[in-house]
Amino acid sequence: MKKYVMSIDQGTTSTRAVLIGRDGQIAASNQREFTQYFPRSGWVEHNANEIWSSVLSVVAGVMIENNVTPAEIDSIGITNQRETTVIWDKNTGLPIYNAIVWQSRQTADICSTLKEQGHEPMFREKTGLLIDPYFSGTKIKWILDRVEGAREKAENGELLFGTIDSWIIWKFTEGETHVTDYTNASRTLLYNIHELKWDEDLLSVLDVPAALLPEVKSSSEVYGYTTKSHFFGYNIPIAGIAGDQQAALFGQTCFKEGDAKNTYGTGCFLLLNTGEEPTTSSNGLLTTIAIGINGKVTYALEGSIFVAGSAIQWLRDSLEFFSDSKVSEQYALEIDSSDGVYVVPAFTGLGAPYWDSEARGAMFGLSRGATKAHISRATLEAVAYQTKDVLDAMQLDAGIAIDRLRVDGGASANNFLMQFQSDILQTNVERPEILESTALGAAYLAGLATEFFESQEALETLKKTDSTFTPLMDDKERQSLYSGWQSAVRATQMFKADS
Ligand SMILES: Nc1ncnc2c1ncn2[C@@H]1O[C@H](COP(=O)(O)OP(=O)(O)O)[C@@H](O)[C@H]1O
Ligand SMILES: O=P(O)(O)OC[C@H](O)CO
Repeated sequence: MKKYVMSIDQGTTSTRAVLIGRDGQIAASNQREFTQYFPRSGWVEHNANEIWSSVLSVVAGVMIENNVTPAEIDSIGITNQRETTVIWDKNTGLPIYNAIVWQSRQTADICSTLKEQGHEPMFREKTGLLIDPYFSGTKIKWILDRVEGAREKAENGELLFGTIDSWIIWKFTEGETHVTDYTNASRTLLYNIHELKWDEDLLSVLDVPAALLPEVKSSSEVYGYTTKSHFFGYNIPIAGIAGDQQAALFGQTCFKEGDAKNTYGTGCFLLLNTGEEPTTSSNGLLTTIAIGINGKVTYALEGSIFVAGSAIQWLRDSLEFFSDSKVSEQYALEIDSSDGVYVVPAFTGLGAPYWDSEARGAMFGLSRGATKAHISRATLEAVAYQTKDVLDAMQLDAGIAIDRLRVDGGASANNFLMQFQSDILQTNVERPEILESTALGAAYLAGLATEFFESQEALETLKKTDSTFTPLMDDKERQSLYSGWQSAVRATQMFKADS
């Protein structure tokens, strides 16, 4: 009777419900984009209620359009854009402010003050992160400081904080369950990744009352059940949670120390499994929790690139170069090189390894002959260069050579980008048949908890590599192109946003 696990992948630009069968293949999916709000330069917000309606819409859509009944669904795995912060009223169920998105820079001032006060080493040591508007902690403070009456309500235990996983589960269980998992907690700037607990020192510096926080659970267990009103009369177990990048690492079956993957979505996130001991970065990377299952936590090193596929969306929607992101590949292939044009898409600052929240995007090397093709190609190349910046840092930190890179995510469908990536890294790039590793990972996590899937090891046989891209570019050309990129980044960093 139970034929599928349903993955709900709540990403930055869209929400997907994906049905995955016992063979580990995608049986059906449904996707919906939702509104992005840009209230000021560098700010990005979502409407948390719109996110919730998008979840209900894709859940209904995938079942109705494919004649699947709730009785056929074994369990639900939730995976989500990480760090994005929602605070809602426990009694009314209403968010007290828009969801502040991970990319948003509105807490840059709070971060500068914390750094000036000398708090960064403590945050680094306890959380594996650094002080940057990217993470949830300063976003919580910002909302509590600015929304009238919020701090008092928070102190009285009337408000709840959650990353998107917590918000969706709270809604599905109609207020019964307020939880998150290790992977999401490790992105809040409030969670001690060594002692596995919310950290009182960090809460105190950021002025966050503990009453707001969800209970932190493993990534694979039954947390609660959907209520009948939200699931066509059925109580389905919600049995897996992971931040989308960690879910992709799991979905790519990067179970062993030294396994790495890069996901090309809105941003790019390169994660390297570093095993049971956390590795500290000296090169601008983050230490984070890769997964927590059966009482065992695995760590990862992460390089977070804020803008990747969203730069292609910018070409599509703001510059109106094409109406489908796919066409960027045709433009790139129309020419043999970008002729010295570089695009540095620092729209919301630069993430790893630069961590420059004041930088903004720039274009260099334009001549009168520059066309849409040059700008499109240079934008795709920028995604590959940013990945090289991160991979170089990772190899230095981990002291190992990464000799193959597994890729996934929407923009990894772009063959030009994948070939250029392989050329610039001089490394094989392996792309699986299913690019939605995130959805796959969350489904595996839920299905392992309910024994729908047999074992973690058995999952490896369900996964197939579709294409491998091998380096073709000569070394001199590679070095010269990359050194142009490094100059472009240096020049970009000299121009600061007026915050
Ligand atoms: N063929 C393509 N070439 C380049 N970029 C693409 C292509 N297809 C999708 N994208 C980009 O990938 C992103 C969507 O990927 P997805 O994995 O769904 O992202 P997210 O989970 O962050 O919403 C969009 O930013 C889109 O512009
Ligand atoms: O939703 P995505 O795929 O853009 O991923 C966003 C990341 O989780 C942000 O840390």
